Amino acid sequence: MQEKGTISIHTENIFPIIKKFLYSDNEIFLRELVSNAVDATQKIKRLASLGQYNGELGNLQVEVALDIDNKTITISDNGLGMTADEIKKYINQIAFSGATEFVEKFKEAKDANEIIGRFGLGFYSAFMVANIVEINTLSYQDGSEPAHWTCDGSTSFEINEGTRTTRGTDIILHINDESEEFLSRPRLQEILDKYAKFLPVPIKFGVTDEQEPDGEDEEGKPKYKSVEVDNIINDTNPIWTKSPNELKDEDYLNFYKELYPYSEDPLFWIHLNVDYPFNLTGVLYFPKLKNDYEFQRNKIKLYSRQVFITDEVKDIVPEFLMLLHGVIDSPDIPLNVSRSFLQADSNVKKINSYITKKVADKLADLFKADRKAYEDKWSDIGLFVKYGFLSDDKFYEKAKDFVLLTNTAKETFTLNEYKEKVEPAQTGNDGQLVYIYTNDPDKQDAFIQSANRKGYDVLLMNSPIDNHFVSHLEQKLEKTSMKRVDADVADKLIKKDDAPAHILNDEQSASVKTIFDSAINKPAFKVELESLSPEELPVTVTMDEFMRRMKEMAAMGGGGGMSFYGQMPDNYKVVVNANHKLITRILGEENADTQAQLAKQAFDLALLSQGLLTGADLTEFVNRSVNLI
Ligand SMILES: Nc1ncnc2c1ncn2[C@@H]1O[C@H](COP(=O)(O)OP(=O)(O)OP(=O)(O)O)[C@@H](O)[C@H]1O
Repeated sequence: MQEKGTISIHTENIFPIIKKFLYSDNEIFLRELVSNAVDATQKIKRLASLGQYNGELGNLQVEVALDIDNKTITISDNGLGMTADEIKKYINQIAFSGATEFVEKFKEAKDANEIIGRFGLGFYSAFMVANIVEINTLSYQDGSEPAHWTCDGSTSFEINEGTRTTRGTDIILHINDESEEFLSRPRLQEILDKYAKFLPVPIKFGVTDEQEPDGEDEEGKPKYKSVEVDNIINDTNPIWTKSPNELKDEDYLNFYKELYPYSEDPLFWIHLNVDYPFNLTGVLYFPKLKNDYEFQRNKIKLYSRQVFITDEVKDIVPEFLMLLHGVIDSPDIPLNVSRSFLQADSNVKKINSYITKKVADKLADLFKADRKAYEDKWSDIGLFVKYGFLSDDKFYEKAKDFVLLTNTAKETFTLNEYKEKVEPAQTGNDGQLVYIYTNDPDKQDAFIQSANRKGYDVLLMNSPIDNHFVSHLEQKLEKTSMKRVDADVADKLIKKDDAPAHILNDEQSASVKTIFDSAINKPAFKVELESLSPEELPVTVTMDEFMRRMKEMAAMGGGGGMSFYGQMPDNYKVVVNANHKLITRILGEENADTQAQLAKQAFDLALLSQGLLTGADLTEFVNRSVNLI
């Protein structure tokens, strides 16, 4: 048997093209060839189980061998092998269905994955790193002859009689000069660890030493000898392929450690397992969050039938769960197509909502089963829950029962519980329920204390996501508005009819306003007299809730009309408490200078309590205070 021929594709020199386009991630040649070997092994197993193959299966494993002297890498299997005809059919006619398409489309392809999977070029990725590729194979079929194929990367090949005496295939790569980096054990080990660590058939890569008991020494202590054993680089049965009831917590934790060796234990995990309408297995872990969120993204690894594909799972996993860790394995995700295609794929959409639902159900279970434990984890999971609550309506529907609000006394409530708690005291005479919150309890302490004195509760909304969370709550909750505690003086946060009587007459009020206006003398600060309780501060500086939020949105880059708010100067209201005795004293003061000094002092104290007094104003305040004492 000897035959020469031309690989049937519609362009002369396809390999230079493949090489050029695929160069950047050429390490995937090993993934492709090892996966082919695994497929061939699983096929012979299946044939045997179907009774279509009656020979010995033998020790089914794939071997990767490195020969540095001869500059070869060989991938061997004892799978089903190929006849010469099959080589012609499967190898020579490159992706016979897709060849024309390939030639037309290769220009658009952006990375190797895209080309290889789309056009069934797995085998040909070998030419990214080899200048000559040989196949030595013997088919399982009765009476088959061994076949040998070589190709030098041009479009011509040669088939002749092979030398293999046992069923299976060797793929021998003669590594080219530019790819000598792959003639290194550590490098190959690294690639195998990345792509082949959980393949379902044992992958042998060289040998390793193991200690074996070897009788006892003279003192009766056990002796060990070192023996050479196959270095099997993979775990053929990773936990996601098992059923959850076979597994203990320890198994999940060990697997987590295996994936992320230096991480703290995860908070909990979700075992995914579905086979209709799409096939998906996996384990997702909720990590303990560190502050560096960016660093923790892209921690979910995507597999297809236990072959590692990528750790970019955007689109498959909902955005708000991108901080989760773990593994997803699905043969139903189109792995090698462009991003826009992935977003439109109906399986991907279904998988996305399945994951959302599973996560929501798991959180609901945890909440119901052990509220205390759930609350303890809230500082870590709160971010996920709030993010999902904001970004995904389906998740919101479930999460509204287990999203927690925390107040300044560190008590936690569900949305319903909180409503019940504050409804009596915090409903205005307009029927609006007002939730009061702080985003900085230290800075806003004076306001919080005033609100508490009025019997109002103050929510803690001081995590980075809370800004959005607050506006979302307001949209979702009926007849409820959210006000930051410093949006107004406590007496005015909620519309009530219980304003204390005003003790100043019109003329006195006008002169108080004039004194403060000229003492402050800043256009951004508008003085208003209010009749507050005498225990409230004489002067309070507030910024309107609406205005503040608009400015915050503009600062975060909200487009359109937002930039208008961004350009507005900061506008503060200076509330002078007409009922405070200091104001009476200022009015009674004869010396205009002292009046101005006292007014300025009271105003500065208000600024100071909110951290708004800085620079020259602060220095002036300190100097004035020294003079006053
Ligand atoms: N080690 C092997 N043993 C038996 N048959 C093989 C082996 N390697 C390749 N083949 C045959 O050659 C065909 C082409 O392989 P190739 O890797 O190019 O594409 P594929 O595996 O079908 O698709 P993919 O692009 O997803 O890898 C395979 O479908 C298989 O029939």
